[in-house]
Amino acid sequence: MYSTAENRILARSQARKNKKKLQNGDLENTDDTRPISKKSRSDAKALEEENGVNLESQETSPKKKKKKKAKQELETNDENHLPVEIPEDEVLENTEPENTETEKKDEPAGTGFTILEEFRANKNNKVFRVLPTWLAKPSVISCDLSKNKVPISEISGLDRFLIEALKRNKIEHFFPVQQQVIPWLLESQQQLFRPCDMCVSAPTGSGKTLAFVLPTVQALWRHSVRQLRCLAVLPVHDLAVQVYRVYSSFCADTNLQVALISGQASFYEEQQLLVRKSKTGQYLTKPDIVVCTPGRLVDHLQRTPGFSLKSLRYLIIDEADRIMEEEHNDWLFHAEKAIGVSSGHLIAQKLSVPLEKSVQKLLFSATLSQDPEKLTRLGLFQPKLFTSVVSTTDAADNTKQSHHFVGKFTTPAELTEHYFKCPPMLKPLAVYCLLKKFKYRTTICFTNSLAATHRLCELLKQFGDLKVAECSSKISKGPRDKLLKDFSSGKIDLLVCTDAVSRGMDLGVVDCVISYDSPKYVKNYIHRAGRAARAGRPGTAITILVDSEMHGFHKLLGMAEKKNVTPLDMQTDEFEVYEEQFRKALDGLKNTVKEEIQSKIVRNHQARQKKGFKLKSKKGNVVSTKLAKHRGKSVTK
Ligand SMILES: Nc1ncnc2c1ncn2[C@@H]1O[C@H](COP(=O)(O)OP(=O)(O)OP(=O)(O)O)[C@@H](O)[C@H]1O
Repeated sequence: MYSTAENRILARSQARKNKKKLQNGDLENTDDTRPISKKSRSDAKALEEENGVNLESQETSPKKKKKKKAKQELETNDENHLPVEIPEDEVLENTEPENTETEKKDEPAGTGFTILEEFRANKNNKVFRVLPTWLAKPSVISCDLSKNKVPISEISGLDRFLIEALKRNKIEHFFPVQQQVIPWLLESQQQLFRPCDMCVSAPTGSGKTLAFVLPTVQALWRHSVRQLRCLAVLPVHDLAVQVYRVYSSFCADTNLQVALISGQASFYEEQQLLVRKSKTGQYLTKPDIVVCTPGRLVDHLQRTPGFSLKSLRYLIIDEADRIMEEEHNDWLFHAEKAIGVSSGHLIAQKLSVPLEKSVQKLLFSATLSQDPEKLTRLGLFQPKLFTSVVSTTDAADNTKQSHHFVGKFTTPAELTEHYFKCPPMLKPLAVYCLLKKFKYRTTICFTNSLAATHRLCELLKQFGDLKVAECSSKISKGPRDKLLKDFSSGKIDLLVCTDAVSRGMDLGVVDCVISYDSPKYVKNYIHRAGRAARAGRPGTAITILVDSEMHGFHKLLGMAEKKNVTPLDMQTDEFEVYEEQFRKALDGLKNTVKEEIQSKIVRNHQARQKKGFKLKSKKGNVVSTKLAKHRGKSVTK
């Protein structure tokens, strides 16, 4: 057996011999009957199979007949002294460079074999996903809020009361997303047929909330009937509260009613907000607009009599990608069932029948999923996409490349982004040094866990000159609301938190966002960083990285196609001045942790005692918890 390389050499030398013979005018020897050693025959055959090139003639096959004909033509060509090109190297060794022109010209007519078909190595072309047209060709929104503002008077179609409300809220200009989305929505309300659904992907803090609040309030106000016509769904309570406040503010001069159902109030209280009974015993809807979390919505759809979505006109899904990632009791299925999408709407969709009651879905996010499958699940009707790009060049590219979704992960143009490499032991000191060096007044510091949040907060408190607080899902709704309010009003310098408050929260002026632990996903990074540089104000995002995190972080940035994250101008030598303070703070933390462990032990002990007390038998025998554990429930008999 010969190796492939040897086969090639043998075949090549055979070809060369043939060439020489041809040059000597020995065309006859190029015939199939020419003496070829047994070995080279078998080698050539192997090569033939390998390359798909026929080196020997087989008279019986139709291929051979064709080849014979070609050979006859070859001979005729030779007789007529026509040059015949036989790029043998190309045929035998496809990895070699192509023959030069001169070589081809010098080649004599005829060789011992006929080329049936030129062999070309197929390059494996990269396969791109073909995006649906609406995703591939979006309307582009600028990320630069400070340069692209237009006075509110320039957007026509908004009612007087809304202009007044804007002025009351000190809003004089519209941001790019508002300039595009508000007129589009206002216009879609005028249409006779079912309006198209809308997806908006614009940077954090770019004013997406107002972009849907203003047109929906105007539409509901113009056709005033007390029915639930607008439903805004948000992933968590904190965000629902935020949107509820914006709706309430812009409905203040109207008779429109807004309700919040996010689990803050008791279920019964929320039911009272949603429905009332008429004198005839019929259920009547109380609010025109409901702001809710998905889980609570499903609860009310299932357990609140008279709560109906039959009159709904707008279904707003804010932070849409997050809502779609989490199933939330299959909320969309329940909502669509309550709306009654399955029958009437599909017919309307097919026949384009004017349908007053059709529901327009409006999706908003800073990191909207470009996964068509996920978006298909929403059953969007002829959707229109508005997305942001960093530069106009990106926008131009986007029109050319239909596989490339440019607006996926953009950050505000006013955001300055850095990373800082630091040994793990010095990370807390790095946070302190950052605040001191750059004199940030309001800072949010994100960690990856509840434990890290608590420890870091306690340690930084020990420095003594910072107003530090921690915020996580461990803190209940009431105190958390107060905490966030205090931070927004500047009563707290540094808020150490988990990703529970990374998305959508508008916490006033935030100078800097520090990622104490490297974010796990690119979306986390975008949302964390987006707590700063909101509404066109400047802000900074700094990610602290230990050596082992560097690669992962840069990979993350690569996924977001972010090239503007630079190393921070700070050295670990600068920490020296704070070393003594740091040592004391660490000692202080040790004591705090000891105290916490002690109090936890006491609490657990008390809880166990309480439990033991409850395990009193019917006969009045008190059984110790330890004993109870051993015996299980049967101890009480
Ligand atoms: N035209 C405007 N002029 C001035 N401030 C504005 C304007 N529009 C919105 N804002 C303010 O900008 C801030 C951010 O707005 P909003 O919360 O709607 O951003 P967002 O795009 O939803 O951000 P995120 O994606 O993080 O949720 C809010 O404080 C809001 O009051």
